[in-house]
Amino acid sequence: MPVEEFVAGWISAPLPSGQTVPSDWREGPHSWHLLVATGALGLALGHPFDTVKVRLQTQSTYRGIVDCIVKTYRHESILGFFKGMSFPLASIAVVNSVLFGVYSNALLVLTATSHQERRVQPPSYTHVFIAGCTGGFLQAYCLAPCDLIKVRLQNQTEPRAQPGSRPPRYQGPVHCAASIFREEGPRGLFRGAWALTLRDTPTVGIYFVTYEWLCRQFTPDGRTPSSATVLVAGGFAGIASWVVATPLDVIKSRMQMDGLKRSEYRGLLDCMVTSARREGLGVFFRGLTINSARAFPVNAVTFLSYEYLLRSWG
Ligand SMILES: CN(C)C(=N)NCCC[C@H](N)C(=O)O
Repeated sequence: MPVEEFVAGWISAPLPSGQTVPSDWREGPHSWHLLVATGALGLALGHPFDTVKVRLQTQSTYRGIVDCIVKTYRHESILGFFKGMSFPLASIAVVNSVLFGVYSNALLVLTATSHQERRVQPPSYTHVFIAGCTGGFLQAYCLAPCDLIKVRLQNQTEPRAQPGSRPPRYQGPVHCAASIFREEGPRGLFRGAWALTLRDTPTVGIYFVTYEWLCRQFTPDGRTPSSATVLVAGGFAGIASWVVATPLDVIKSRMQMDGLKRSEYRGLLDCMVTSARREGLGVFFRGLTINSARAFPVNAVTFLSYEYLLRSWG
């Protein structure tokens, strides 16, 4: 089982938009440090968009993106946008590693071709979709506990602890994990995992099919896609997959917040029906715009660094 795909996924955690990868694909080993080091920075640049998205999906106090940004900045300063970032920062490399590693190795099982061979023997879109769904399903369980803690911390709208002010419920990611474990049991750490798995399994299939289809549209047969093609294909793959994922993303976030007080929903289906009945079908596309703005650069450079690393290893 080729492990380079897992390592490439690990390192290719989002780079900051505008990060230029060295023109020569075969830079020396120092480029690894560059990619790993900027991976965290990339996630940090995308996190404020994610925080606004999560708040729009789970809190009805905001009238829209601008209102959420203004209220968050006024009440919590710029730091409010970075709440809940530490666990995703620590886990994104593992999650991406599972995602890209399982995807590539599932394709190897389905088509008996390596990453390099697939440029001259492109796999069918059916095989790409199946391999993507496999990666999406397996990475969801790595993602679930960290995503739950992220969403719980992002939804704490109290300003930084000041003398005399009521402290927020969770003092940080570790305290949040311990509180959930104590108050909701070990299974509490997987609250919303079903919705997350249903969200990610088909949409990661769409993610990779979109990427492959766009790369093939703009690359002559048998050639490897240019950096520009990889960036554009990766960016639109991110947008296309998140457009389809958003309805279940809203339900996932609401299910994750549901354990805080008395449980409002009797399950995933009840959450969908109750949300639609109270707020209309538009509720299922809350956060789509800002998430698409985030998804393009994050996934453009994720694919660029992934392809770059695999080519570096020839
Ligand atoms: C629509 N979904 C769930 C996906 N496309 N998942 C694959 C990777 C997403 C990427 N880490 C991001 O944060 O956009």
